[in-house]
Amino acid sequence: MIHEPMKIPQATAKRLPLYYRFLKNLHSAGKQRVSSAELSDAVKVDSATIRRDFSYFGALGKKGYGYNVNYLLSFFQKTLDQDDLSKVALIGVGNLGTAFLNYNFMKNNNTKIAIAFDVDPEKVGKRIEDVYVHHMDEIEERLKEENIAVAILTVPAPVAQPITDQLIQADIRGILNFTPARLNVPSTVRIHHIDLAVELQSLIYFLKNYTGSEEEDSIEE
Ligand SMILES: NC(=O)c1ccc[n+]([C@@H]2O[C@H](COP(=O)([O-])OP(=O)(O)OC[C@H]3O[C@@H](n4cnc5c(N)ncnc54)[C@H](O)[C@@H]3O)[C@@H](O)[C@H]2O)c1
Repeated sequence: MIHEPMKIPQATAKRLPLYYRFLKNLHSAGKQRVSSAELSDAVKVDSATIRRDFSYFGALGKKGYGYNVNYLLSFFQKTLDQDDLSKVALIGVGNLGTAFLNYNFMKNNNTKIAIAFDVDPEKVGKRIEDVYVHHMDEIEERLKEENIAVAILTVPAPVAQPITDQLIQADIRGILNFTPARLNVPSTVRIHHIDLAVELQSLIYFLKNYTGSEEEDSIEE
């Protein structure tokens, strides 16, 4: 989670986890410094963008030296709240939801699906990868009890809006929406849509219309 007081552009904020993951790998490999060209090559973001991004958080690379890995890492740890485990709820334990439960987010960062919800009696009351599946009737009570503010939505599109309304009642602040539904939420709630069909279409569009190594993908705003 990004701390409120520091205002950095949204496109930069979205790239932070990407930088963070790569820097953690460098740190584990015992590297002390990294150049923007090396970073650029690894995360596939052009080096001018990297330099601009890093300037927002006061990391000014020195010519011929690059960036100090430890400094950047501790900055990212603080900024992304990586010291705290970010607990997330999963709504809809179907094909996609089950895949997310089986995927161990902890490998890359401290985000963890802590609780799941469904309405299917076959799924409610079961545990998948240690995560208990509760009935939707309990959602408001459970989310408040566990102090969970982020939800991943993997339910059929037609029920996405009513479930979103329930999530808002439960004081959710962020939703990662995998359904194709476009959701109405108050301005206090942030939604990130991940629509694989749209991403694929846009990739194909870029392949058809641009040549060479055009920068950017879904990470850029
Ligand atoms: N499967 C994929 O590869 C994929 C890819 C991209 C997007 N999506 C989207 O993700 C969503 C889920 O896809 P899926 O393939 O996992 O579907 P699915 O049918 O396998 O799973 C949906 C789950 O939601 C549960 N559900 C239904 N109504 C509910 C309600 N009111 N409250 C709580 N849970 C409820 C169902 O019981 C089921 O477990 C869909 O909107 C789909 O379009 C899926």
